Amino acid sequence: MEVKKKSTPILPWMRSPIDVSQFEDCPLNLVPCLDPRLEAALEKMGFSSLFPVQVAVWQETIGPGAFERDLCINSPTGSGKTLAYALPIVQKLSTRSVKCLRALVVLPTRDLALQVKEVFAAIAPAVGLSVGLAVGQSSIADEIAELIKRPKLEAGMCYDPEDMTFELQSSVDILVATPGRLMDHINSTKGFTLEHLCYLVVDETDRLLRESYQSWLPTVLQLTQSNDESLFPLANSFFSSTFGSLKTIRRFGVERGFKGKSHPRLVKMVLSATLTQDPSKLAQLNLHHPLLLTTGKRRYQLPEKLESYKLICESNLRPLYLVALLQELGEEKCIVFTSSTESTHRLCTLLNLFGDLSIKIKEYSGLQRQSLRSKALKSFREGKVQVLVCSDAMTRGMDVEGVRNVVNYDMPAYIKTYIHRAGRTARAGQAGRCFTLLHKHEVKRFKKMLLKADIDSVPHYSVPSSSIESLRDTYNSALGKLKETVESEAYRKRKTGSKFSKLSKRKTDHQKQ
Ligand SMILES: Nc1ncnc2c1ncn2[C@@H]1O[C@H](COP(=O)(O)OP(=O)(O)OP(=O)(O)O)[C@@H](O)[C@H]1O
Repeated sequence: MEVKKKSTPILPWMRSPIDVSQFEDCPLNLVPCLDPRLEAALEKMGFSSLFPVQVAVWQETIGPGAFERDLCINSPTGSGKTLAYALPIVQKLSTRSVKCLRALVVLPTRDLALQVKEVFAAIAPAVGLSVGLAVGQSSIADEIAELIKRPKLEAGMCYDPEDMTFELQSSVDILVATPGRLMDHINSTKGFTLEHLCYLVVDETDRLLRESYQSWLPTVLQLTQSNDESLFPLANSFFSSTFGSLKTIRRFGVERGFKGKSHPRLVKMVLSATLTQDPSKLAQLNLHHPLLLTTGKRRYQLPEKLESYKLICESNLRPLYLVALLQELGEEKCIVFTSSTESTHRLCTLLNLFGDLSIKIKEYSGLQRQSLRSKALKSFREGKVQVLVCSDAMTRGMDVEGVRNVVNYDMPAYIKTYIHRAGRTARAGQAGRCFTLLHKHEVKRFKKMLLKADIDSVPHYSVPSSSIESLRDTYNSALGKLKETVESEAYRKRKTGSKFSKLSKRKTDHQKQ
């Protein structure tokens, strides 16, 4: 028999982590040094204690030796990682009197950034701190107006934005951003500077490290390094050749030094439920004596109260099995994952053609305009929609209250995808179920994939064959309607496409004249 090799992390510091599962929930009034204003804000959010990962991170960040090392946090989906970093950062910044950008949190998507901003916004104002968002939700001009304080002018004076004698200041202490919009501000927003940055959080690290997004990470790291030539002799030449005219390099000695050194150290916190162990990927973060906090001995850990099932479908009848399953789940909020934006759209259209399912179903995918996507998410959060059919745009980080079920309509290709998808339910210690629909020939592959998370087997879930039979006629007529709908959508697309190309041709002709 083949002996399964346990993967041991190559990096030495990853081999002796702090085990978060050794910690317990801690009632707020027993959390050492917690600012009473923050305690009150947390109570207002309905929280009465800190979760284990939050206690473990608090211990490493507050009190003596605080933030001496950069932190890498690998803990299951829904375990409360957002507050684990938000709370210590806000508490640490609460004593600052001058407003400038001190903490930057980077997330891969706009909806995720919005969600995290809400968490900061619930606690930061209690200690006089403000939080900004840079995600491209509004126009860049509106965003700049939110982030940068214009100088107060005396009556009758006119402000010239080109006049550099005016000191532009940050309006926010903490910024939550997506990489693209962050780079826009770095490159072109006057007064936007990272020179005072103390904390950098890279949430959903493995996803952010996978995509370089205009080299946002090396840019941020470069801009937050001290420009002391003796410490970084090559920094300035590298900097000017790589980043051209950018001027926001960190000023020498602006803040109190770190452990006797005259330049401040930027503290980094990186987090994921599936943190990478790849040394070359982690090297990009330039971590300072990193400390790993992880839950239990397994590399991948699913939420404690998650139940996983497999549902074997007859080939070609997968939609029928899904409908029968959704009918069984009734009004419970459910997320259905497919393998692509196209199949998300097709499946959602098909489900809505099924006639009277008495469940409201909407689509959420990268194919949609952001406004439509956000609208669907809002309706789902509010419970006006019970089923959200999603592409993997929803897989990571999204936290929607009351999601009791996740369905993998298409089997995920990777264990990490399975973990993040399944993790949209069973959050914050709640119970939840994840169903994976499989054809017979996929069962072996599914089993092999789950073994990577040390899951030996998952039970079968079956829907009564009578339910499948009773849906056949409706299914056939829905399929017919789907064909018509797809054709008319394609026709509309072609029509708008040709209108658009005619318009742009006219425009170019006009420009030529
Ligand atoms: N101390 C707490 N008490 C009660 N609920 C909490 C507490 N901390 C966080 N939560 C809730 O737990 C849920 C999950 O938190 P969060 O989104 O931070 O998880 P996560 O670990 O970042 O998950 P993911 O890996 O999926 O991004 C949220 O709904 C949040 O409001």
